[in-house]
Amino acid sequence: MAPNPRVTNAYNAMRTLGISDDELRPILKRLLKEYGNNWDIIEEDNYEILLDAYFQSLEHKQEEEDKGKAPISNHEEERVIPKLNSVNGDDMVSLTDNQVQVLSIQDNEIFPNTSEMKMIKPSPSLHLGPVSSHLKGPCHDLNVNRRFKSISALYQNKTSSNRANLSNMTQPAICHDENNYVQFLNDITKGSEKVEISLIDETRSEKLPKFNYIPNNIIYQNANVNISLARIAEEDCCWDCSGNCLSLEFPCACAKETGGEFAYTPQGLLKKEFLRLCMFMATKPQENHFVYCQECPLERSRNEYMAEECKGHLVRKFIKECWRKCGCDMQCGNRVVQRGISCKLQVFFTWEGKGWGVRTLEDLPKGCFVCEYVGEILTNTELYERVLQSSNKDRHTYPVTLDADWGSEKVLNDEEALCLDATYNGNIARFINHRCSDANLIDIPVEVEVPDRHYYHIALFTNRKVKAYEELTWDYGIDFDDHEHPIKAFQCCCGSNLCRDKKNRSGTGLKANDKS
Ligand SMILES: C[S@@+](CC[C@H](N)C(=O)[O-])C[C@H]1O[C@@H](n2cnc3c(N)ncnc32)[C@H](O)[C@@H]1O
Repeated sequence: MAPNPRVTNAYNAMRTLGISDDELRPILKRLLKEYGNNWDIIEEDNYEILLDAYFQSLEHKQEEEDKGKAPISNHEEERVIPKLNSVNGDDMVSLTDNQVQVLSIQDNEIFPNTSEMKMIKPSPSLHLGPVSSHLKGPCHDLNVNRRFKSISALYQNKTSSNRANLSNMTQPAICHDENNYVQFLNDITKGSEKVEISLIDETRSEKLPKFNYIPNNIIYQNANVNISLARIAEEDCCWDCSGNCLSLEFPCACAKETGGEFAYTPQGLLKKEFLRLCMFMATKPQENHFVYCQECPLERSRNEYMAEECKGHLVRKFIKECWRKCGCDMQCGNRVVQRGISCKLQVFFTWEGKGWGVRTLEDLPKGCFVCEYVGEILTNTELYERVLQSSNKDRHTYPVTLDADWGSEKVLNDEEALCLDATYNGNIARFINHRCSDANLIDIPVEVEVPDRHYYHIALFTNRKVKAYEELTWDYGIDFDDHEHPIKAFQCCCGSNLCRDKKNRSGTGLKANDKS
């Protein structure tokens, strides 16, 4: 008889949290009996009842032992308790290898509310996941149980707004041996964002990424970003508005850029039509969606003396948010990107050879703002020099060229031809991996402080519904056939049927969806 898929799903979900089948079986049996085989109750809130019963059994066992009674030797009462070693990361903004040191646990340590880095080392006898046999951990400390529970809570993300179904989780179960550590950071942003962003490495032993977390773009040196109120004309802002511009009968001046309608819905999502247009322009750019510079700054930065002809720049749809000269308040519905990240995100180490990646810990609707691509603002010449000087050892984040309006200028000075590089200084977006053509995020330029198109923000929005625990990806727009590009393209392992990297195309029988 085929196994009941609901049983399989429950086992899979618990394995991902490191709970073995043997531990789970008696608990699940008991609950099914208690609830008259009502699976809906057991599956509710990501198996909350099941998890609670599991942790209760651990605590019960602890109490029994504390009382000096012999442990009850049935399967339900025996347990697996991970032995934890904490690692102190004093300066979490800069994450470097030499900050990693393994310390012993203090009983009064509180795990989830600190910004520390934790290394979770399973006990030598601990095996997590499907290969697990039934084993007793040597450490029966309740604090340890609580910490383990915290990790599970993080995975499970038990909030009323999150009804993520763990049965949809696709990542492999956690499996460790004696020398294997699960690295865990509570908050890579070190409190600089409204939300905490955790980092977890369920694979073996990746070193922590070396970078400095910055929540907003920062000028590296020569970039000319001219932020001044005087440059914003009165007719380009809504100085006479108040409260929320989205509740006005007629959209204010700030909707001019998007054709007289705001780009956002009252729920803070991108309007379907606007998103559809952006996606269309990104995936099927027609010839008339390109502009060509007379003297292209990008080509000039590559070869100052014999610059090649401009290859063309995509004309993009912009969002213009209300800005500081406007009379509305910060909660105005036309201020989404500038309010910052509000989704629950996590950095994790991917299993497919892409390095670190980002996943959402909650279901995200279509058109939802995820994060901005934040980095150092460099001139293209500075970037070019930086790339030439950098060693190949660094896993370079892919720099973003801010070239929205180059073609409309006669000659753009070097200090106005800008790009963003998040390799050394960046935010969560620096961990988002590339996926050819069918990525779940789209990048949209957003004007926030300045009316010109040399400097603007790059905001990443979902282009479809995204399930909790799905990896977030965006299409960097790499031309894998451009061997002249100053940044050598990586070998793409995006896994998409539409992968444009020729090396991965053979055998699939599918043609890459060429962007040009
Ligand atoms: C913006 S970073 C993304 C974060 C990166 N994975 C890390 O570990 O820091 C871009 C780099 O990630 C890797 N990467 C991103 N997408 C990839 C893909 N589809 N296939 C292979 N490597 C990828 C490449 O090394 C690339 O230079």
